[in-house]
Amino acid sequence: MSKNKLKTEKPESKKPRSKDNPNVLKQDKEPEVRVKELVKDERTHKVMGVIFLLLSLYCFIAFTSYLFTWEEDQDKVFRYSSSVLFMEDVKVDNLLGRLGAFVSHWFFFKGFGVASYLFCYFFFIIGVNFIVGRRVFRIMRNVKYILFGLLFISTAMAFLAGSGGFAWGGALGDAINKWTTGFVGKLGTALLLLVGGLAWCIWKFNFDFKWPEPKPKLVAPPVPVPPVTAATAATTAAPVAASPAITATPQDAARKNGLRQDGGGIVVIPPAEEEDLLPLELIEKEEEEETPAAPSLITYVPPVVHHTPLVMSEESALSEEEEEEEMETEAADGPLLYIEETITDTAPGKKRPKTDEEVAFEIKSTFKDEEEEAEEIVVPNRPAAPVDPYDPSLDLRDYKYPSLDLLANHSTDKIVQDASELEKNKNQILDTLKNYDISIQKISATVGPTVTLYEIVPAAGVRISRIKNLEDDIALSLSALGIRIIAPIPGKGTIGIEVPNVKKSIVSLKNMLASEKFQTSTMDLPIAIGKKIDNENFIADLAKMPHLLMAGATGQGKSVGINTLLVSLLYKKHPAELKFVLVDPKKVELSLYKLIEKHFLAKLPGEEDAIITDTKKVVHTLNALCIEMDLRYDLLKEAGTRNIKEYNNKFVQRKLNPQKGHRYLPFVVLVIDEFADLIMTAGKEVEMPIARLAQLARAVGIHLIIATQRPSVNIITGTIKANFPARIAFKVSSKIDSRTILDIGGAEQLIGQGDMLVSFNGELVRLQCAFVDTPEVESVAEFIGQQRGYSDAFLLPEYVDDKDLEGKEISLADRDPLFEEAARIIVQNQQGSTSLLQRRMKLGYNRAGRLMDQLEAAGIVGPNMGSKARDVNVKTEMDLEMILNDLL
Ligand SMILES: Nc1ncnc2c1ncn2[C@@H]1O[C@H](COP(=O)(O)OP(=O)(O)OP(=O)(O)O)[C@@H](O)[C@H]1O
Repeated sequence: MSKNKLKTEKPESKKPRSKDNPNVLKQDKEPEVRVKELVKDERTHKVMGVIFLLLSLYCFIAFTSYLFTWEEDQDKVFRYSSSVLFMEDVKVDNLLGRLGAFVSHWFFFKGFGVASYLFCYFFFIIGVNFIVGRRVFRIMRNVKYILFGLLFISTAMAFLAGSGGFAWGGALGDAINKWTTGFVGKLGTALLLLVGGLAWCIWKFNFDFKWPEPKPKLVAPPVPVPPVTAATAATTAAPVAASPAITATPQDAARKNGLRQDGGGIVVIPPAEEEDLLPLELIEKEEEEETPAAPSLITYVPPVVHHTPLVMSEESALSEEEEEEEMETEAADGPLLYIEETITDTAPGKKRPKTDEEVAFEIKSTFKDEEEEAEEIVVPNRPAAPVDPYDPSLDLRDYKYPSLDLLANHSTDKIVQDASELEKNKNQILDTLKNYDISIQKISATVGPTVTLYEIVPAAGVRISRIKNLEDDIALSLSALGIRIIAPIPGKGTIGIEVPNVKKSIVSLKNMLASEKFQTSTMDLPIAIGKKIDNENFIADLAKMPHLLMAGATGQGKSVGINTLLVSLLYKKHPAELKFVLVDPKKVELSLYKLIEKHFLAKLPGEEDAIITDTKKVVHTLNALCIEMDLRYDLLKEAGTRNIKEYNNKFVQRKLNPQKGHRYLPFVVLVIDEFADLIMTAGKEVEMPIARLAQLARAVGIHLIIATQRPSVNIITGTIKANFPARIAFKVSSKIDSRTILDIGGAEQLIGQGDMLVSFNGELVRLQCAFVDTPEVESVAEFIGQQRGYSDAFLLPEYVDDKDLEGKEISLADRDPLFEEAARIIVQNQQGSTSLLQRRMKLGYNRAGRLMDQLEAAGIVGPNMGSKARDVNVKTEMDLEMILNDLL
């Protein structure tokens, strides 16, 4: 009692307290969540499976026992009806007792007779599906068969057994039988049953009613044959002529079926029934299934450049999983690093394999060389201590990557397969083709998120161009927009007809980012773009693309596409490794990323806003990026490396001296949301730097993503196009626009809402773009933004417009604010070089040149000597200070 009291009191006593407690809502919600979880729980499914299997077994035993005991038990069940279940003194013979007798009586006598066994089957398949955890049996299809079976078997049994005695057909069978016998007579009922039975068998087994005769299929290749000319016919027939069984060529078959001459191509017209029965092969692919071996277009893993010797890689295998820590471990042992230098230095000239002793000797000697060099450049007494590798993420060591919880699931991401829709479309396609005397061998369907691809293998001799020309007719017959015909599908030898699904599914970015392919990708700049028709995730490396051009009419998904790319990168990259330059003439599309300014954005020095919306500033920023590119090339040249990856590897291994202007180079991704607008307002001023960047910036880690609404030739000029091998087209308004962006039509037939064509390396793939909503982007940006960032955005080099400098005399009274700093650098290094100023002070060429002229006017450096550095007239810093004081 007291216990009970306590229990009832507890919630009551909590209630008033929880009223003003905000947690009360959570408490209310909790049970609901648990129920949901319980329903979803795998174990619940297994328990359900066991219950259904037992139910199936129970019915089976009860029914079978009923076959032998019905006479004895029927009486009692009749007499007591359902109360028999509770009358302990009533003895029944059914193996499963009173319940068994009662249930069997209901199913057999009052229901369906022997057809009741179908219920055992039904419970069985449900049980198996639950236990195995996937659709081993298709429920809906089986339900249809079972319903048909209940009607057919009960009627047939009632008809065959007649009335009286055992209830072979049950009450249902008897009733139907009675009605049909009255309506069409006994013979009519027999015929109806025969037709019903045969129809079901034909539907199920699709018998081949053809007369046995030598089949042309024996020679006809399984895939379409090119248009048969007299010459090819002769060559195919010749080698097989000896065997009578396989002499039937496609032409023979055609003759038998009725030969038609059609503009040179020979068309086989099979009997109409045969074509109608052509089965639709459904190609299903598990969504989660990863197909690393399948050569997707641009989803490849770049070779990892290891500049550390083999010995090191063993060590790195033991290291942490995180990339930066891996790098740390790889380079952890300073002296060993020199082994690689030895091998690379000596390898080219020497063909003879070296013995261990030789290698050992060389290692030693090189070690010494490097040591001497290092002493000159960086730290004295270095060789003894192992070098700590540089960790670029050190400044923001505690940076946390955003978690997937910040993103939402927009749908179950399960593709809806509607069997009747598939069948209907198949029939429409076949009918349309038949109307034009085009026959086909096989048809299969692959259901994607937005479209279904019907792949057809045409009969031998059908010209592909004829099917291609029927695009509009097929679209008309399917009364659907956005039909695209791919004839032939490259590398497959089939013809593809893409038909939009009635129910389209959204591809959530969350699921794409959670996929193993993305999680384990070792790409430099992995971007999750979308899903292919076969549900394979399309993840590409922006660094390999190396620039991306996007076009699409307004409202077709460009901005979502850009967000998808940016968010993918934010999920994979540390702020030290990546910077965005965001250009947003529309002012609102990219403003969300303002929050991550101090982590991921780059801007011009002195600018307030990192997201550039003003055209004038865009020109400056693009030119500043060009300067950054030139500076990076200088750095790469000095380091003797060919690309950013090699350079950064060397820098991390502390082989490059930061005193000489070397620094860790983050990737820079320039995103322009509306390019057409920029070209309209700034024209060549924008086009020239973009073209320069597109041509050269790849190796130094600067990549461009440019989107435009209007893909006309005056906006996407030849120069720009030539340097953007990767292009994405959302739905555009005309075929001409599609050609401008993709060099081929097709994008005008897309269905919008993220339906896209990606062209890369000359191949074209249709994708459904991954969807990420604005609130999701906001929460990711907020998550990053609230963490500790750098003191400012990444600063691009300063750019001074030529026009601003023009006409200005070199006057020391109007010195550049950086004059003194520049003078000190020149005197400290005793090198009168403009590029030294550029690198050390991150200046554009013009400003550095102007500074050098002012230094010359002040007598600090000598006159310009062409390609050689100027002489430095001031030898010590003391002298310099005196000059500078005089100038004040
Ligand atoms: N991948 C996608 N999946 C589902 N729906 C999408 C997808 N992409 C876009 N949409 C839908 O289309 C709408 C318009 O998309 P979005 O704003 O990206 O178009 P846009 O091409 O940038 O248009 P505009 O040029 O006018 O800015 C979105 O609000 C969304 O409802």
